[in-house]
Amino acid sequence: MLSAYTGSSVRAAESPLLEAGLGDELMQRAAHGLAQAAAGELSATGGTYGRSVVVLAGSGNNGGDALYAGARLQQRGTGTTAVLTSERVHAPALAAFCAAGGRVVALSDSTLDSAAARVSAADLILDGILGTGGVGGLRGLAAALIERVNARGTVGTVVACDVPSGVNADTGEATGHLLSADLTITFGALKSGLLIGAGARAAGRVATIDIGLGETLPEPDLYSLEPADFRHLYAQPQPADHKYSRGVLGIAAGSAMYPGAAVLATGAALATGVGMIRFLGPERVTALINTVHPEVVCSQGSVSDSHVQAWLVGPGATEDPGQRQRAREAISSGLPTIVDAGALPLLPDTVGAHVILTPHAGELAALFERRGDAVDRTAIEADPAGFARRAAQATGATVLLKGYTTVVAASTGETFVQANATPWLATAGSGDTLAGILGALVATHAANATNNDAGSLPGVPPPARWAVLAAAGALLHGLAGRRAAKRGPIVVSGLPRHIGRVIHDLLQDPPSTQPQ
Ligand SMILES: NC(=O)C1=CN([C@@H]2O[C@H](COP(=O)(O)OP(=O)(O)OC[C@H]3O[C@@H](n4cnc5c(N)ncnc54)[C@H](O)[C@@H]3O)[C@@H](O)[C@H]2O)[C@H](O)CC1
Ligand SMILES: [K+]
Repeated sequence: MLSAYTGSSVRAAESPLLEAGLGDELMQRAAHGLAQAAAGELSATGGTYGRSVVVLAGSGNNGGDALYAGARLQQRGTGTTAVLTSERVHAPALAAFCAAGGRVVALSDSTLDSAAARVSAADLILDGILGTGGVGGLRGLAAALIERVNARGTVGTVVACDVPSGVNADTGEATGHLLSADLTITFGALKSGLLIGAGARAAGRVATIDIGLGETLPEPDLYSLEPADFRHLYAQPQPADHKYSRGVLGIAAGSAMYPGAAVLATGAALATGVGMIRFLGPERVTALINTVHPEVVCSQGSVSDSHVQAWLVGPGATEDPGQRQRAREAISSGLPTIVDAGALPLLPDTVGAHVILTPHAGELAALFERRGDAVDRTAIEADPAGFARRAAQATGATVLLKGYTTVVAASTGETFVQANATPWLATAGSGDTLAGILGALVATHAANATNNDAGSLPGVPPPARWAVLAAAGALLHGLAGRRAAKRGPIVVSGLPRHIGRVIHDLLQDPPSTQPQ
């Protein structure tokens, strides 16, 4: 599991070290890590000697890191040019850069075009315009330079220093022009803004350099599950299990208008692994489910008459009074319940953390509006973690907000962000399969909660266990999508096949613990 911290908390953790006079030492460690990583990129594409490097240096310490790293690269034989984007610059770092033989260009209206051409043609670019001290997007000459560079394109590797300049290190928000990185080298601790939103899109690969902040860091701001975590969260069938002990999931999904959503959600739940599915819906939909998924037990009955350990309600279930009634009853049943799509408007004022909402940004905006809290959809997209937390806190539910990165917020504040998906998953029916995956994980967890530790992770407080499971669902969905997309555009009805294979792979022993 990855832990990420806001830029402000990393700055706060640095401050006692700065007060102890270790500022230069920290910067040298950062520059060393950055130069090593940059040299690694150059080595992978033909070596460091004679290669052209451009350092984009802003006015603060971020520019200082990049200039010191540029000096180290120059000493290793690169031809390095620093483009100073501000009149102010970290003076000792600039002096070290010049002493190492680096060339300097001060950005001005008259040098903009030639600087942009140089950046575009460089083998490697170190982006040190703004780091955690950046407020808002790039401005002035720096913004004009990046606009020109983006118009030309870059041939070389872009390595961002701490964060891609202009990305808010706390929220991942970014306005205006950004230079997207191939690699971001971040210092002291992983920044939240690199895992989420525009920051995640711009960061490329991310590596963290330890600069010795150690125990001065506070509790993480965000968590992100890694594939290796999945096996600790998945309730594997045990020898003594039978279909009821394995987990029974009730699904009330689909309607005469949208029967397909029910097929997709049910197929994904089956593929994720569950003891039994009891499916409730109108006749037209149950007949279809019976045909496509004969192992599912179908009825047109009620929630109170169905013995299950968890519910999934809502996919494709708009404008069907019977399905709405079932959704309401499931939400108030006290059982863990995934509330998706058509069931979201039926949410009472407050619920418990065992109720997991799965809105996309538009549905979350509508949820806020129904509660008299008008929020613009674009505001939610710009700060998904902030708004997922706000929704979880307001409703008491666990909130999984779908998007380029999927955010899961526990009502107690713990927040997970998963960027495992592929844009190929942005296709109709994809959300229904995510809901099915979540339903199966939650049902098997509920059935097994007393005899294994599924749903808990070291370092994550127990109240967040529903959020952990939901994040595991997002991870699985994203990986299945990636696997499916290897063969071209995703056909969602074929996704369950990939879900099963991804689970198989994720449950294998890690190589280090396999017998020789
Ligand atoms: N503090 C340390 O010991 C270490 C810091 N490291 C690196 O330092 C940066 C943070 O440095 P800081 O000087 O605080 O901030 P920035 O470099 O991000 O720049 C602030 C600078 O820029 C001006 N500014 C703010 N917003 C804008 C804007 N939108 N457009 C233009 N200019 C802007 C502002 O006036 C300031 O002057 C951190 O990210 C690390 O890279 C190292 O980790 C070593 C230890
Ligand atoms: K930067």
